[in-house]
Parts: sequence; structure tokens; C-alpha cells
Amino acid sequence: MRVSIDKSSIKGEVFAPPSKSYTHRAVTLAALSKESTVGRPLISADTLATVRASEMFGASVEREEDRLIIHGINGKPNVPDDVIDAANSGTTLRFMTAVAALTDGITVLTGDASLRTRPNGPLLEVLNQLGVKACSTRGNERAPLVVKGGLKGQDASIDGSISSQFISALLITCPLAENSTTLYITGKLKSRPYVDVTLEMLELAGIKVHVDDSNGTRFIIPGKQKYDFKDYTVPGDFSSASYLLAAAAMTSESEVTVKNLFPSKQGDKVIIEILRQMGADITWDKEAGNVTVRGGRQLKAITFDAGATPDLVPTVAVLAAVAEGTSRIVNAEHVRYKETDRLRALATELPKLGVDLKEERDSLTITGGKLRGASVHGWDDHRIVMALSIAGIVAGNTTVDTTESVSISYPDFFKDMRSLGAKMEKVSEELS
Ligand SMILES: O=C(O)C1=C[C@@H](OP(=O)(O)O)[C@@H](O)[C@H](O)C1
Ligand SMILES: C=C(OP(=O)(O)O)C(=O)O
Repeated sequence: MRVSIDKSSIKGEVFAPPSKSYTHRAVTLAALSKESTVGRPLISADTLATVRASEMFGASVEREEDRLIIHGINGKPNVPDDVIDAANSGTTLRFMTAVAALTDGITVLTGDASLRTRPNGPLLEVLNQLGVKACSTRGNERAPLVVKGGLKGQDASIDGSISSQFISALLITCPLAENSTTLYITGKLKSRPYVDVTLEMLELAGIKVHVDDSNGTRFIIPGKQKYDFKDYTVPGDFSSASYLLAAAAMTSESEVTVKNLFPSKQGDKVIIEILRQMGADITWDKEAGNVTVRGGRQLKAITFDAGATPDLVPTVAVLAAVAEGTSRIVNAEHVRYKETDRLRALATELPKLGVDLKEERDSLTITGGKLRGASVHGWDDHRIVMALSIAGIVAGNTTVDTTESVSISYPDFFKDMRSLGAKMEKVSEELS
């Protein structure tokens, strides 16, 4: 679907949508427990993929007003009676590939065209070290994947430089293995805050994991543990909030408060520091959970290391496009393995809006200036669509296509932006 966007300032208050990452974990841990409720879950295409997969492993999930009631499988997943389709969700595919290792049969997992291009090699390799038979049908480490259960647990090492989801997936399932596992991380662990979110949730479920960062990183995971995840309420999502906060910072006369943003292990809370560093007028009332941004200040260029927080790259790239000076987004190679190659996508679309940008293997160099309206492509990637959309309220006279992809993480993005006064109107339905 194409949306047309005109110059706008935005004013008002919006609740941050629930966190996608916390919702995935809450549903997965609840499914491995006996009985749990998950309050204020994000209901989006990605998290529904995790719900469906959990049900295929034998859990039952009922939706009651603003919570999910989950009857879990108490650590023993059934062999699914059909292929598990993770759709567009990398988190679902990785987590459920590891859950499949706990069954006493064979599970096939697939995804949409985008997900079937994303790498899973390190996860497959380490599962085979841990007593599982795991492979990809095409022999290219990409979904469709086939997993024959038999997770034993032992010492193993895994490359952490491609995706932290492989590590989170193992932290979730190895506690249920026969034996203990020590997981040694090789390479530079990227997206570490997401592992910290996993560890936080495991502790809530009564699962013990010892983290040793003294000489490199290793996780010591005792086996034969039991999940006891209880009632949980999902916090607000800083990655989704980043678009609202950045939009306000880039447009004069804007004043926006995003609510439901409390101190969190989410790495993407750093968007507040980034905006402050760029000179934005931003305040965070941590007790009330309110972040307020007032627009109108000239933003200044920054250097942003994307190693820990890859999902902020589209937001920061657009901020850099209007900032005074030259910004660098570095340590970003793993941002190429998301729904799209996001460095490539941004390097293709932002110049159409008049942005001076240079793409290198693991970085973008962006010199800020005046944006001009253009017709840009969203690459069927929710984060590219939302970043280009907020660029559109600065540039004016802009259209963005494939906007239905916001259903992945922030289904109400356009509704919320319009409620704040953004001029964003649906133009057409693409023939898909
Ligand atoms: O564990 C998670 O919830 C996520 C981890 C990150 O992926 P990588 O660890 O592959 O960088 C991030 O990009 C994704 O949106 C969510
Ligand atoms: C890459 C993302 O999620 P996933 O890896 O779960 O597809 C994302 O939300 O940007």
C-alpha cells in the first residue's frame, strides 16, 4: 500500500506500543511453562507467528481483552503436525528452531521469501554439537530448516557476530536439556542487549544461567531445569517509539510525549541519548514513563555505533539526513541480515530524498542537508517504511510504498502519526 506524506509538525501524546522482543520471549517462556498470563502483549504479525508456533508445539493460547492466557507444555514440546511457518519473523524462526530440538521427532520450519534469505548457520552448527540433527533443506543455512530433536547439552561454541537471536534461542532451550551446557561465544557478540532481555526473562521464569564475561563471554546453563513463568506485563517498545521521537525532533513546532517508556534493558532506549547528543530538546520522566520531545532545534551530526542496537539504524540514518554536518553509522554489517539489507535499502532510498550518503561494507556516512520530496520504496521492511515516512514529514510531497509492512511490529504506526497531526494518507493498494 502506498502512503502520501506532506510536511507536518506533530503534537500530542501517544502510548508506545508493547515491546516486540519482550512479547516473543513472554509467549515462548509461557509456552514452556504450565500456566501463565501475558498482559499488554504486542499483537502484530511477528508475535502472532510465535503464538502459532507455540500452539503447534502443543501450547494453547487464549486472548482475553488485553492479555493472553497460555497453557504451556511444561518443557516437553510435541512434534508439530505440520510445517511451522515463522512468516517474516527472524526471532520466531530462531527461537522455535531451538524449541524443536526438545522434541522426540522431526520439525520443519520455514518463513516468507525474506526470512528464507536470512542466515542461520551458527545456530544449526551448535545444535548439531548438542546432540540435535539440524540442517537446511537447500544446504545454504537458510530456511526451510529440518530439526530432529535430541538436545543433550554439553560444552559448545557459537559465533556471536551475526545474530544474538541464536544465543537467546539456546539460552531458552538448553536449561531443559539432559546435561548442562557451557556456551562459549566466539567473534564479537552483536546486539548484546537482546541477550540481556532474554536473561532477565529467564530469571523471571525461575531459570538459572551463569554469565561469565571475565575472558570473552560464556554462558553456563545447568540442565534438567523447569520453567515457571508467571503473570507478566509487557513494557513499551523503544525501537517503535524511536520513530515518533525522531519525527518530533526533526520538525519545528512539534511537541510529542510518548508514554509507557520506563527504564528497561532494551538497548534501543539509547535513542534518548542519541537525540540529546544531537541537540534535541528531550526529557525523560522515568518514574512516569514519559519521554517528551520538542522540535525546532537544529540537530547536529553524530557517530553512531550500531553494534548493540541494529534496529535504530533506519531512525538514526534519517536523523543524520537532516543534521548539520557529517554523521557516521558504524559497526553495522549485521544490519544487512534483517528483513532486508537495510544498509543497501537506506543507501538506495535516502539519496532519492536528496540525501548525500556513502555506503561501505559495515557503515553509512551521511551529510545532512535539505530534503526534497520523492516517491520512495519501503522494501517491504517495517523499519525502512517507518523511517522513510518520518523523513516524508520533513521533505513533504513524498510517497512510500509497501507500508502494510508496519503490521510486523507497529500496526498502529500511521494511525498514531495521524493522531499527532502528521499528513499521511493512503494512496493506493499495490497489486501484490
Ligand atoms: O532478540 C530479539 O528480539 C531481536 C534481536 C535483534 O536481532 P539480531 O540479534 O539478529 O541483531 C533485532 O534486530 C531484532 O529486531 C529483535
Ligand atoms: C529484524 C527484526 O526482527 P526479526 O529479526 O525478529 O525479524 C526487526 O524487528 O527489525
